[in-house]
Amino acid sequence: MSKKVAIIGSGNWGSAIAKIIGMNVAKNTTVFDQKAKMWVYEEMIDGQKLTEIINTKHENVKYLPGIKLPENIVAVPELDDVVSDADLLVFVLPHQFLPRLLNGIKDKIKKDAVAIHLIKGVFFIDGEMVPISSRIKDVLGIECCTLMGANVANEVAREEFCETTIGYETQEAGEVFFKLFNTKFFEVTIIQDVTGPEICGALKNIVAIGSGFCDGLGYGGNTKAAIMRIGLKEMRGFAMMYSKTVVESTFLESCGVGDLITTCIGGRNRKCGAYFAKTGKAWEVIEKELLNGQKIQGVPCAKEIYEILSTKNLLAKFPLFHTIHRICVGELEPKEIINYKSVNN
Ligand SMILES: NC(=O)C1=CN([C@@H]2O[C@H](COP(=O)(O)OP(=O)(O)OC[C@H]3O[C@@H](n4cnc5c(N)ncnc54)[C@H](O)[C@@H]3O)[C@@H](O)[C@H]2O)C=CC1
Ligand SMILES: O=C(CO)COP(=O)(O)O
Repeated sequence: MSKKVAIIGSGNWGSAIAKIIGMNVAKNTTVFDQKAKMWVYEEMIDGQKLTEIINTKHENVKYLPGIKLPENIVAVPELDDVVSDADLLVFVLPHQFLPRLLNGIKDKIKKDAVAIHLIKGVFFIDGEMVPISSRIKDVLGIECCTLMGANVANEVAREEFCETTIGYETQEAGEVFFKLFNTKFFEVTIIQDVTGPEICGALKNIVAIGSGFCDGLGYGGNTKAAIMRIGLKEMRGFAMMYSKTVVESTFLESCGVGDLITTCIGGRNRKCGAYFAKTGKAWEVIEKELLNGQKIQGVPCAKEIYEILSTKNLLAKFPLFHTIHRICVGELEPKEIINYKSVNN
């Protein structure tokens, strides 16, 4: 029986990954149902429903303009219709919208469904960090893998060569998701580590904000390289501290150093960090002015990580994360990023 795929999210990355899924399910109808539904948080664009535009123009004119989506990707505004018969659930939406959505579908999904999430963030619940996969497993009671990597959506959508990492719990799930996502230009590596990739994917957004500060202040490559290196060290330290299942090699995969590099060179967090350093504008204003409805994930993640570390009295072990958060909330000037070792003492 071919597997039905549900894509839960249709933003910049959601739409780009939908393109890959549409291409792959059409080529592999023995494994997958050749139509994939994509849940769209409905909105009006110039008086027309976004779902209608996507289903007629086959383009997400707001979140991925200029990219044709395969015609077997069907935009659906009703979430229950998307998930109720799905065998594979692909979660790809800004992390702040996930909790409410999960509660809404927990009694609507197939109990033998398997999930994968592409969401770069973490939750801070009852004084503990909760990775996205754990949240999905806890609420839905199903296995959850992750896909994390050096994947700036617009470049992926243009089919520019890149790599990505799928972290799996069971080999079977890893292999199915390899078939769903792997293409010549989107080269998938599967590893048996979910926590490591998803923590890297979340934390690299904090470092990207910091690398944006460097750009906004006109610092050169050496300074930015230092911030990236220290950021990678703190990403590794946090992941290894949080979970014994994280393996060293994870940080050398696309989900680790690869994602950090691409995000600190060409990501949205970097771009917004640079604008913040230059203008000092509020993050909501920056998001509106630069991202046209897309969401900055590094600023809320910096806050969540700060809360986790301060609760556990571990801030001193992660001075760069601490400094970037304090700059984000206006306690420090952006130029203090190079004084991260001393500025919090
Ligand atoms: N854009 C990129 O280049 C990449 C993004 N990611 C990650 O993928 C995840 C999803 O990001 P994107 O698809 O880029 O989203 P996005 O940043 O384009 O956010 C816009 C999306 O949020 C939805 N939205 C707005 N308000 C909502 C609400 N109240 N409830 C539910 N949905 C709402 C919009 O409908 C739209 O689909 C994030 O965690 C991001 O960090 C990962 C790799 C690349
Ligand atoms: O995760 C990404 C690249 O892998 C995209 O990062 P931004 O959200 O900073 O654009």
